[in-house]
Parts: sequence; C-alpha cells; structure tokens
Amino acid sequence: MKTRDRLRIAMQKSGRLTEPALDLLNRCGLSFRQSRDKLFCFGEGEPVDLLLVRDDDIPGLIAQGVCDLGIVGRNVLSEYQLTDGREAEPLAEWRPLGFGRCRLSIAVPQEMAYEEVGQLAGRRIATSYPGLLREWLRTNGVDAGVVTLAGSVEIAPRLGTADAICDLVQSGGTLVANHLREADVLLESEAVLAGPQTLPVDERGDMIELLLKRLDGVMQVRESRLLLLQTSRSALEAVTRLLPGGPQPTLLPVAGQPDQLMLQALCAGEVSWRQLEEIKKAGAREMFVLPVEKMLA
Ligand SMILES: Nc1ncnc2c1ncn2[C@@H]1O[C@H](COP(=O)(O)OP(=O)(O)OP(=O)(O)O)[C@@H](O)[C@H]1O
Ligand SMILES: O=P(O)(O)OC[C@H]1O[C@H](OP(=O)(O)OP(=O)(O)O)[C@H](O)[C@@H]1O
Ligand SMILES: [Mg+2]
Repeated sequence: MKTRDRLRIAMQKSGRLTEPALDLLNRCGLSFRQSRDKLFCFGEGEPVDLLLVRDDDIPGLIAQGVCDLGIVGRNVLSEYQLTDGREAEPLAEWRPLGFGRCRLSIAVPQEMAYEEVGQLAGRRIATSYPGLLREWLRTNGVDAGVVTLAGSVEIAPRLGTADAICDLVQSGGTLVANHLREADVLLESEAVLAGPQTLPVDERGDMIELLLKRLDGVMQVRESRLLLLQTSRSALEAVTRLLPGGPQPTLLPVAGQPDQLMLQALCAGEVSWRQLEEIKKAGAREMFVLPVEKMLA
C-alpha cells in the first residue's frame, strides 16, 4: 500500500463514543473540517485526518493499514482479535481513554440460581461477542452453547432462544428492564486508542508520538484541580497537612501583609466541599478551586 504522509485516525461515526472522542482530540489540539458526506474529516492545523465509521470496522481498518490509529471500545477490539483478526498481527492498546466505560457480563433470568460459572454447562448463551464468550468459557472449562445475535440480545431468554446472555452492562438498567441480573463479569471495558504494535518509521510515527504525549497531558489534567488560597504563616502547617495529594504547593508573598501567604497547590482529583471547609477551619481563606486546561511538565 502507498504510504500516506498524513496520519489517519478511525473513530465511531455516530454513537456513544463519537462526542467524547472528538472532544478528546480537540483537547489534544486537533480540529477538523467535516466533509460533506461526513465520512472523512480533514485535519486543519496538524496533518491528522479522521475516518468516521461503524465502531465494529475500526480494528480491521487499522489491521489493513487503512488507518494508523483508532478510538474504539476494548470490547470491540478484543472481540476482533479473537475472531476476524485471529490470523492478523495483534493490535496494541496504546492508551485507555477513560470514557465509554462498561463491562461485558453474563446475565441470567432473575429467578435462575447462579453461584458459579460451572452452572452454565449445557446452557445456551446469547451474545454479540462470541469470540470473547467462547474464550471465557474455554478458560473456565465450561461447555455451553453460544447463540450469536447482532443486537437485542437481552430479549433472547424471554423468547426461549437462550438461557442466559453475555452483553454490555453499564448502569444495569437494561438488565432490570428485561428481568435479568448480572451474574459474572468477563471484561471491564472503556474506549482505547488502538494501533499497530510497531509505529510507522516516518512522519506519521513522529505525529503519533506527539499525539501520545499530548494525550498523556490531557488525561493527567482532566482530573486535576488547581487550589488557590490565602493563609497566615502561623496556620500554614495545619493548612498544608489537609491539602489533597499532589506535588509540593507553591508559596507566594502577599503584598503589604507580611504575615500572610498565597498558596497554590495542584491536586490530583476533585476537591470536595467538605475538604474545603476543613482547610478553612484550619485557617485558610479566599479559596478558589480551578480546573486545569493544559499542562506541560
Ligand atoms: N451503556 C453503555 N454505557 C457506556 N458505554 C457503552 C455502553 N454500551 C456500550 N458502550 C461502549 O460504547 C461503544 C459504542 O456503543 P454504541 O452503542 O454506540 O455502538 P454500536 O451500536 O455498535 O454503534 P455502531 O453504529 O458504530 O456499530 C461500545 O462498543 C462500548 O465500548
Ligand atoms: O446497563 P445499561 O446502562 O442499561 O447499558 C447497557 C446497554 O447499553 C447498550 O445498548 P444501547 O443503549 O447502546 O442500545 P443498543 O445496543 O440497542 O443500540 C448495551 O448493548 C446494553 O444493552
Ligand atoms: Mg457497532
């Protein structure tokens, strides 16, 4: 295949992962002009374009070299490796992306007793993930029937076409609505940045490295908060002891108030109202919690 000089990333055209994936790429400094047919988006600043496709097609497009990277659920990537991509070189999960979190689980009718996986022996399990299900049954030494369905898997037990299902669960609402309960978890999933094991040794490889660095920065600051407060020097020790984890705070003098200090601390996660109230009780005032937009260490 002719090598391309622009990086091409595959992502879901329309679905749960579309918005958060675009948002993440924007935060990495990438912006796109959408083409009229909406299948191809031309990157405006950097030489990075998007291909908008069904999520199921993403691993195959990477394996064929049509795209260099893809944003796809781990569930879809793993299923591909165990089925259509069995013969191909395995793809790599370059980064977990922290959205599209769900799990692939076995669910059984509410009235069915389920203590352990052995009870599935001889039963029929409906799923859209036959590769992952067969692999899990094999590692657990259970011989069960696998009924492959493209969708609406949760209705199969009621229709009598299966005894249990293996499907994605997030809140559990779909299971409850269908009188099913979660019995076992096969896979914890989230959206991942997928790509080949080895990066191309050209400008695209350099661009991928740059993108991974920006992505790491974005992921790091996403949860971070900058805490600003004022404290007297005498209360400094008590206030510092209560600060949420993170690097050492920075202290700045306050003009005209020699006994006062301005403290600036980067916190690894949310700062709750309760934490703020405790820090205030220890002697701090003028407190601000700010989201962090970009960070370059
Ligand atoms: N209820 C959920 N909550 C959170 N993430 C989910 C949920 N269901 C699925 N996901 C994740 O989001 C991915 C995309 O889900 P979506 O329902 O949009 O896919 P789809 O219907 O297969 O779309 P496509 O038309 O692209 O094939 C799933 O593969 C999974 O990784
Ligand atoms: O545990 P829950 O929060 O209910 O989420 C789980 C449901 O979400 C997904 O379906 P989706 O809503 O995308 O519908 P679809 O697969 O029928 O398009 C998945 O296939 C489950 O059915
Ligand atoms: Mg799909």
